[in-house]
Amino acid sequence: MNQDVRGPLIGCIADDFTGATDVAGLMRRSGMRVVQCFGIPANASLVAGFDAVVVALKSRSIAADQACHQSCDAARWLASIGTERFFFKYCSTFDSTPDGNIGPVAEALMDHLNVQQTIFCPSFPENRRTVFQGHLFVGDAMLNECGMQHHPLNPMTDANLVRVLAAQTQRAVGRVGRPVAGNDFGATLAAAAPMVIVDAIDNDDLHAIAVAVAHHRLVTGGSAIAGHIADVLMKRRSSPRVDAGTVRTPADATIDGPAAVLAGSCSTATQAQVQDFARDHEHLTLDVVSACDGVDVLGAAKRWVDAQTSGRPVLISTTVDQETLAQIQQSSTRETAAAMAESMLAELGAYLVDHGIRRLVVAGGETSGAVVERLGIEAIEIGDEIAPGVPWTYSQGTPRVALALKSGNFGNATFFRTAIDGIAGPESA
Ligand SMILES: Nc1ncnc2c1ncn2[C@@H]1O[C@H](COP(=O)(O)OP(=O)(O)O)[C@@H](O)[C@H]1O
Ligand SMILES: O=C(O)[C@@H](O)C(=O)COP(=O)(O)O
Repeated sequence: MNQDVRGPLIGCIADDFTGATDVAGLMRRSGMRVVQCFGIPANASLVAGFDAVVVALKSRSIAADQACHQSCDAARWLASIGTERFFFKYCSTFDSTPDGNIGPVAEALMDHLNVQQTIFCPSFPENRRTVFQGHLFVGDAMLNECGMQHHPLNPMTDANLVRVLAAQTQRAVGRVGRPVAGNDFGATLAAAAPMVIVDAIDNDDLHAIAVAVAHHRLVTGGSAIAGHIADVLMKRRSSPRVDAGTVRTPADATIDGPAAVLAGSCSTATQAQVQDFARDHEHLTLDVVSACDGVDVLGAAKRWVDAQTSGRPVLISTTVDQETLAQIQQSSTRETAAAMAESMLAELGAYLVDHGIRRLVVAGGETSGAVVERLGIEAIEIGDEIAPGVPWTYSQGTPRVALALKSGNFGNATFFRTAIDGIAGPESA
């Protein structure tokens, strides 16, 4: 059956919430209308008429068997709404533990979708993530020397992706070099191992790879390759959709109103953004260790929110530098401290929305997951990008809020200002 007539052109399964908005934003550049659901929505009509449907999971740091189970459930649901091409989105810094979950989930999806081979393409040149000779670079640093070796949940200590993936999987892992003009990249791929790390250092590489794999039933990677595949699919699209009653126009509704920023990421970029915004905005740092020791940090934070009467955007963060993070993780366990930070920020997100905040910028993937779940938002429509990989999004249903869910390491130092100015006007200093 004609793909245009039935379901979406592509269905994505993303392993965290900001990664999902990243891939959704990149696909929207192609002109696709994109919706993102948090988990499988109870109400499938929320996704009717969209070109791309992204199911955001929180499966990056959970047990591998659960991640596989949730991802296959998402694939089953996407198939039930007519999806024929699937994309598994993980982090452009290949965030995983020695046990997974990138490898196990990819294998589970290959089995589920009856696919013999798939590529792994995390490269995102616009955000300075490139893969060369199977090694992942962030800017000019190897993955294990770029700060990611200190990540609170998924420290990345090896830049050799063939080795990282092979440690997580049963199937053979291979590698192919960058596409070379005049060579048949599809044929090179077809001769490679079942799981193939693909070199890509610029958008031309990604375009050539996308042309070769756009028709594949399953592709895995970062958002950039998905954006290129979306381009190819839109250009190849043969006929307009016929379900005219449900066809969507690109998101043009913006939501205005008071804004706030919640930062739970400890990534280098977020540290700079917190510092920048705190220069001329009210800023509260939550003490995670005291909260773990039973102090009512949350109650005090709510009182702080109540005392803010200027109407200007405020910033609440748990963001700390690497040294402090290491100390915190010694005094409490890694998981306990992370869960405490996430739950306090999620609770405060709900408190802020209850008290009139309508635009919320959230920094950090796990943090965004906790906030969105606490707000009870089922789906968001993707709007304009603020920075590469970070679009404004608009909740469907209640509460009606604009959300910018930012991956920890995305955006320059003034990102929080840009995000808020982008909708509200002259907030920046
Ligand atoms: N002060 C802190 N102490 C310990 N853990 C923290 C602290 N602040 C944040 N965290 C945890 O660090 C993790 C950051 O992950 P995430 O929100 O995904 O950010 P990123 O996008 O940078 O990976 C979260 O689980 C968060 O709760
Ligand atoms: O691919 C990326 O870099 C992002 O989309 C992403 O997944 C980053 O992870 P978080 O920083 O944990 O949001």
